[in-house]
Amino acid sequence: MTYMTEVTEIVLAKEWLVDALPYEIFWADETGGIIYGNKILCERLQYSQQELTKLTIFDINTTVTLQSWKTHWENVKKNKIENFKAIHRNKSGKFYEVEVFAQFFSNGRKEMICGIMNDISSSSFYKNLIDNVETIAKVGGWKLNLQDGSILVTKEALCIFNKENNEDFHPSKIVHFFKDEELFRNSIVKTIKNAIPIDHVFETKETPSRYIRTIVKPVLKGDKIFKIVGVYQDITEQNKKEIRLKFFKDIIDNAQDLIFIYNRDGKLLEFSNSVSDTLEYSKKELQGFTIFDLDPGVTKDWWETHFAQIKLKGSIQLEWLVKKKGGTKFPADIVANYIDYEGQDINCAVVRDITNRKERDLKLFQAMDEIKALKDRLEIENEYLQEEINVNFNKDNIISISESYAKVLKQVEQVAPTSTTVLITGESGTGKELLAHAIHNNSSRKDRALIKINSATLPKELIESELFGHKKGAFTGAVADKVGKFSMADGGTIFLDEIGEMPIELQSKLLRVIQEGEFDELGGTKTIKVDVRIVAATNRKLEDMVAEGTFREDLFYRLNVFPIHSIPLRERKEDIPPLAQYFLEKYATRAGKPFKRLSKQTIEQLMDYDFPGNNRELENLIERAVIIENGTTLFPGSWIPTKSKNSKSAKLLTFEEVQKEHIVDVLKRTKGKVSGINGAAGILDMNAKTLFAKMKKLGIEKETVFKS
Ligand SMILES: Nc1ncnc2c1ncn2[C@@H]1O[C@H](COP(=O)(O)OP(=O)(O)OP(=O)(O)O)[C@@H](O)[C@H]1O
Repeated sequence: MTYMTEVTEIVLAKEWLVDALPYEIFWADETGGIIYGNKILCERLQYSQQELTKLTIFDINTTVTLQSWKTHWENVKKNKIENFKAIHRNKSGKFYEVEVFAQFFSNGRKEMICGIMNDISSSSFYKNLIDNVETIAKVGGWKLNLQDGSILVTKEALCIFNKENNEDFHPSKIVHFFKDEELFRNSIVKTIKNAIPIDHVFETKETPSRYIRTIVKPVLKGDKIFKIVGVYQDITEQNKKEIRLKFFKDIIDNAQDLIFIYNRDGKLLEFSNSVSDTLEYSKKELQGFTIFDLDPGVTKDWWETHFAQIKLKGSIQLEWLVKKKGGTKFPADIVANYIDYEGQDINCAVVRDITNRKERDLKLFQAMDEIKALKDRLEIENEYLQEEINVNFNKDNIISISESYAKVLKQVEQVAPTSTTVLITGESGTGKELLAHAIHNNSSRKDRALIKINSATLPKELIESELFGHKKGAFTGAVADKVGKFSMADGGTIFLDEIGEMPIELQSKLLRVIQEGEFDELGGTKTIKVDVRIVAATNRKLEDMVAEGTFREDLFYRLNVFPIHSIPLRERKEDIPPLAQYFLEKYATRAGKPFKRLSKQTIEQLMDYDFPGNNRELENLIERAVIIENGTTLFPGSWIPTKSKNSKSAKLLTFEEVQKEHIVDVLKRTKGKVSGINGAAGILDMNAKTLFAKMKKLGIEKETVFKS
């Protein structure tokens, strides 16, 4: 090989070497002109070698000025080598980052700078990317070499703990950041000694504290741990969210209500603990369940409509019978809420067991019915007592000075404190009811009601229901429950006025109450027990009725345990003046008139009268007189009855006696004239002959008539 060939070979070999190196290489002179660029540089800059040698450094690095190049030249010349980063621009105008090693060359004739460039844009891109990702994720990495104790730490890792030096990042120093130092220390020791990795969230000591997820792994060579790598991640935000989520999940789980989360297809996505507890399914069974598995009563169509409704309205409420695994059902209130969760239709159903409420409602309704029945009863009693109050009875209102009547009052006094049944007999108006009140008022029952029932004034068919009460619908017209008088009188006294008028069919029932103290309500199902004292009254002769078969004998004896006979007024005429005075004062006060006394004539005339209507008749007379008359003394007037007119009516007359009396009356008016004009026969609308015959038959003699 010749010298020249050898030289050429060396040059070629050098060129080949320059091109073969994985770096961009160029030579530039003092003016910045590019003398040579290798193949990689040409490719990177997208110029041919020819084009490149026509360019200057200013074309490929636009930040370089004449002045800066000059300074740079001097520096490289002085230092022989310089290392820096620069930005190059290729033919298409795209920039990229390079790391440049600039070296000064001189062969005595020519001075040059050789630049060797390493394209670092891609490596710095990944580094940047990692840095950014670390910052975004708040994750920092570190590596501890167990051999020499050196530690490598990423920027973000330093940031998380607010440190600047890697040395401060050693686990032995970082440990002081955490609340649970001991756990951290122990965990690290276990990783180093036993290769046990850590993945734990540690809370920092700061206020407010942060949560740092700490992952540490051993790096092994064979079975030797030579370094540990770790990651710290600030998960305070997530943790807060998780804690909040857990908090809500805990609330849901511990809710008494059953909470179901369904998707549109009816799939059960989530459920509270109460669902499995109440419905008696295991949690495992419920996974993958649909609404249709849970409740076969729900059809696809129903579910679709239901879902459409909640979507429209936001939420709807419904009552439902919820089925348990075993098949039993319970009533529930359901509030189904629509939720749009990340574009998915969700039905969040809150189900509340209302069994207790339903039972309570039922009890409440029953209680309300009872209260209503009691209220009705009280109203009836009240109404009744109000009427009674208006009557204003009092034993002191019994006016009498007669000795015979004193015996009657004595009997009242004797029997009153007992619970003995009393039968008061006597003509109408003699004061039987007054005596009944006196008996009640002088008994231990006086604080309870005295209930009166008059069989004579009630239609026969109503007496039973009045006495014993009835249930709604017991008979036509029984539109509501009615409390009977016996129930009202419980603990008190019942006054059975006109007992002789009691229908025979009812007498046995009455006997039962008297004997057993119990009776059956009409249409009712239960027997009612009462404690009632019975006072009966009658103006009829019950013995005769027993004989006739219209009054039960056993009832008669039951009632007649303690008979009291109320004496007619005509048999105790001495009572007329005090009674008349009493009534005068009573009605004068009521009418606002100044009557103080009765005149002597008035008293005489009243005493002369028989009072077939007894005390009541006297009372009515005086009441009328007070209305008609004026003054302070009541004189006789048109109101006063005459003996002739009324005296005979004291006793009941036979038909013949009435006829006789009437004929005599008429004859008196015609002054004994029987026939002809203004004669008695004409007035009586009879034939004169017939009248004469009648008079004869009745024993009416004209002389007798005129004598009286
Ligand atoms: N001794 C008396 N003192 C005052 N008032 C009397 C007396 N007796 C009766 N009266 C009055 O006479 C009226 C009739 O009395 P009461 O109603 O008690 O009679 P009775 O015998 O029960 O009548 P009946 O059989 O028609 O029911 C009542 O207004 C009552 O106040």
